[in-house]
Amino acid sequence: MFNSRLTLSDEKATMVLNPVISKLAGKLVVLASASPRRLEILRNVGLRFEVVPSWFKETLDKSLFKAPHEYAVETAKQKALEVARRMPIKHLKTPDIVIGADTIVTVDGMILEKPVDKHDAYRMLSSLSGKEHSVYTGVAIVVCHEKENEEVDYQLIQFYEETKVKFADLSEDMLWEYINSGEPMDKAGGYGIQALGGMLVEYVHGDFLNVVGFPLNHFCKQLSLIYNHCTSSSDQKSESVHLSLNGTHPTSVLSQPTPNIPTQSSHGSSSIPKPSSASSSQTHLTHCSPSASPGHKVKRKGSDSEVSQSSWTLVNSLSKHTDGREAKLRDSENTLPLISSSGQLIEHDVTEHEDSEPRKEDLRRIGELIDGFKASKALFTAARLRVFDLLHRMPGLDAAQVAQEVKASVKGTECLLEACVSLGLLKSKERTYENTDLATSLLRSDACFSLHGYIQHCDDTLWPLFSHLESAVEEGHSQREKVVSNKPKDMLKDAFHNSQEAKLRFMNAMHCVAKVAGKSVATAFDLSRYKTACDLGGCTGAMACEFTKAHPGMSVTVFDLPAVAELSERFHPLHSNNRVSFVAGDFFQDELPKADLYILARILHDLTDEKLHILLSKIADVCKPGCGLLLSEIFLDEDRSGPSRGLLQALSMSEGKQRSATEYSVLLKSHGFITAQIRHTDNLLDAMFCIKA
Ligand SMILES: C[S@@+](CC[C@H](N)C(=O)[O-])C[C@H]1O[C@@H](n2cnc3c(N)ncnc32)[C@H](O)[C@@H]1O
Repeated sequence: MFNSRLTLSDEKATMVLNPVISKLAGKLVVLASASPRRLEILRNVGLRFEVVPSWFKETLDKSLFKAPHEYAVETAKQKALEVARRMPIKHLKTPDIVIGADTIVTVDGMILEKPVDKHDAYRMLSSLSGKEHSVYTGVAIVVCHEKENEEVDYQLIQFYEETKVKFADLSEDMLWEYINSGEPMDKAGGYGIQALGGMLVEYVHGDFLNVVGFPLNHFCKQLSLIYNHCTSSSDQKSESVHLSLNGTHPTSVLSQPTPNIPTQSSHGSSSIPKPSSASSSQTHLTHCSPSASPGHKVKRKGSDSEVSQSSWTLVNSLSKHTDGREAKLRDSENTLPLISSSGQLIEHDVTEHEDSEPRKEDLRRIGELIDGFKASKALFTAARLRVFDLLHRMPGLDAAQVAQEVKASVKGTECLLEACVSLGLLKSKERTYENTDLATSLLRSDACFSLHGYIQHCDDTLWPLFSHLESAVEEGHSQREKVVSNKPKDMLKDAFHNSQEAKLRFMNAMHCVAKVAGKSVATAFDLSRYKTACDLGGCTGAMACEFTKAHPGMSVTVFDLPAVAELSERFHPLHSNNRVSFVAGDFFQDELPKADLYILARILHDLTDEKLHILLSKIADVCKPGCGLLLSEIFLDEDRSGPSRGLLQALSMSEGKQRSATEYSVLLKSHGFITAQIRHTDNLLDAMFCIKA
């Protein structure tokens, strides 16, 4: 979560190896790809970056491209540009650099991408058997410069790398065994050279990492060209073409002093250099630089004002075809600037977001975000003063009467009550107040589905943590030690190092959420075959109770730390149930109770991968084949763009991390648990049901 700025994990070592990487320190570097292999390659060299998978649909018409690498480069470019364009609008931040990449495999004139199913994988792999093929990765680096007037200059550097790979003759058995391993499915050409697929390969000519998914060496050279004032790229066998938006001349004038995009001698030609078939690792480079003619203005669609052309100068030789066709490279969802075959700007409505009158819904949204903290604190204060309890008992009080009851000033109370009305928490009639339905069902402290305890926890613990958010982001760790008197490291345990009152408050917070979300989780799957369950870290037993209600034949053992188990009695009257029992223990150290279904609700997100593996392997050890594992967490969207609830929670976590359903699935699979079903419940927690293989 704190990885969004590029820093060096081992600054010294990395600087020695690649001085250019240090130039990126402090910059917001974004990888427009979710490929775990690309992530790993870049992380391994010490880069820290944010991953924002592109929404660009990879549906470009391959027949429009003269050579396969053009297709890969164009796809990489569109991926990177889509993210560069979306981030300032959707994420409200402008990246410094966006990296897009696309890997394809070509054999016998065919482009092979990722197989859609096993038969497709078979088709691909059998076409590769016994032959040499090429792997191309197209890479696009979009460098964004935010100018003083908040316009953004975009510079595009794109290149590709080719590696030749020869497969051994593959027997049918071998092919199917490999396909049935599941490995081919998310990989270009249907194989992963870094894993089982490596066994199919006779030789590799060229950059191995290019086959894995990212040509690291070529990428570093490009970075060095951008940031290190290199004047020559004579080692590049490519011909560089510069086109300006108005189709006139290539430019050597940079509108921004940094980074230094080297300009090469330009031919103003649109011909595309053909890769030499003799070379196993071709490198081709196209640079662009902004502001072909500094005074040139482009009129924005739907507006009278003009913007400087340099704000969206894109130069792209590879999208321009020699036969005069216009490159049909625009995804229908994108409104990216495109260049016609004559070099004219075809469409340019991205700038509408830059200068025109702000849209009402944008202003409303920003207003809500800016005021969000005030609304939260008004709710917390009214809950703390027990305003909702009071108005439940005595509806129709005026501000002075409420003030007297809650022992507060009349003026302050009146402001608070009015604010609560505006937030839909209270209703007012002739200057008297009563609860809305929402307050009655969720905010009263004695309501069946009360969130009062959780609100208190937010006010006492999370609010102070968030007031240190800037330091947390700067330093890369939670500021928990600043807001609790002792200095515990473990978020799960720190509440228990404090007073009994603090422990109970924490348990009450967990209890509230478990009661509200428990039924949705307990009824998400057919669990009728399971008679005994164990809720690991089950706290007050509220979730366990929901499971027994939903499954009449089931009994549940709640396993939690002794300090929690001993206090859980306090909550028993609320969920008294003789099918729920408590066992005290530490799930990292003690033997786990036997059961045929294990429940892990809101446990794994708080654990680092290392601790998570320790816990999962302990569970796997006691699980027989067919045993169930029910995981309940907030599942992040696969592209990590939401839900905000999960991502905002991550900002105050001390260790652990929020994960997507797929990430959890992969972790569980490594311990033999196969994901059977996933439910996004529309309640506070999602759920995943796995079975021990
Ligand atoms: C975030 S709460 C979740 C509670 C409950 N599962 C729910 O969803 O409502 C985490 C729980 O894990 C328990 N816990 C933390 N570390 C533990 C450990 N090492 N062994 C057993 N329980 C632990 C805590 O006491 C706490 O009750």
